[in-house]
Amino acid sequence: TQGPARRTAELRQQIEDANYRYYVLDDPSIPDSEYDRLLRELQALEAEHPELASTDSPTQRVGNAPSAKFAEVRHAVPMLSLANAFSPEEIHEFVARIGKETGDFEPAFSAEPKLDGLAISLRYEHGQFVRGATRGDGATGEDVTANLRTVRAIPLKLRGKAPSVLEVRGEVYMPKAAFERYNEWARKHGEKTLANPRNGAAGSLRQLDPRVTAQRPLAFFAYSLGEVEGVKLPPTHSQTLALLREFGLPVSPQVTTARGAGGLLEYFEHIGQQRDDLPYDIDGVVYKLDRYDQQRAMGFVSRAPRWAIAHKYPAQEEATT
Ligand SMILES: Cc1ccc2cc(C(N)=O)cc(O)c2n1
Repeated sequence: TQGPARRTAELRQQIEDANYRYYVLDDPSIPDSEYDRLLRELQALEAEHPELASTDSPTQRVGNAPSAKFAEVRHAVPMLSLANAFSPEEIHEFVARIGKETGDFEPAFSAEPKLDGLAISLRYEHGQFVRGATRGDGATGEDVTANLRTVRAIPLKLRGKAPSVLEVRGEVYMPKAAFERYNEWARKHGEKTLANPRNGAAGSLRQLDPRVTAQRPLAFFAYSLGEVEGVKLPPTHSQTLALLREFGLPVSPQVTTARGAGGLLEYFEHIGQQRDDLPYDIDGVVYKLDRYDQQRAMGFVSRAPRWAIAHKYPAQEEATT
């Protein structure tokens, strides 16, 4: 048999690879039962050999010190809001404005579903997850690091050659099936049920005790960057999303590129048809001009970028649970 140090390193690698396969590649390598067995073996080994435990071990996701309140976090790069569009005409206007200012009348966009969850910012330093915060007012949010550590879709350390600083913005959400299962459990145990998945995600991240958050089935998709140091960014947003996947961050599998107003409206229809079958709630789709040089040419109005827009679906009547 091999020494405990080698065995813990091996178990950590297997567990992190299983998380990457499950959350990023959407292609699980081992069944949950095997995953749980590996985690239990690692927990036992670390209990026997405390000198081997480390904060980025998969066993260290659930802290046990509830905080009295959340510290404030100032976002070095403001978290942006999105202007909304509700009609095809507004999308034609959006693309026409871009054509006028960039000279590109069939520009390439990155398109993705707009998840109905909670916007958060993750900070990684030399590949280690060091801080997570809510969006707040876009300039200042709440430090919810301990709660975000319990979200298995959020890697505690990045894969491959990590930049010295990488801030990632994304949406924490509660998958529909997990929302139903949670309410089933809550009804059976006389706990309060959640009104909808968005409230489920927001409420779970606002828990002062991370052990409560750890019991909530949350997931995460990355969608943009904050502060970045020590990595050469590719020229387009879609290539940046591919880079985030390589770092081990989940990105929606529905993300694609589309050209011109026609391509955007086709995507809107395509996702609109799938909406009820998606495993998470969405309230629209988001289009972003793909090339960073064209984004810079367009700039911002107040805090909303002029190079992006959220195209919303009509509100769905809430199914009475
Ligand atoms: C810039 C920005 C701001 C909010 C966003 C929100 C979502 C979302 N809720 O999925 C996706 C995005 O790409 C976003 N992008």
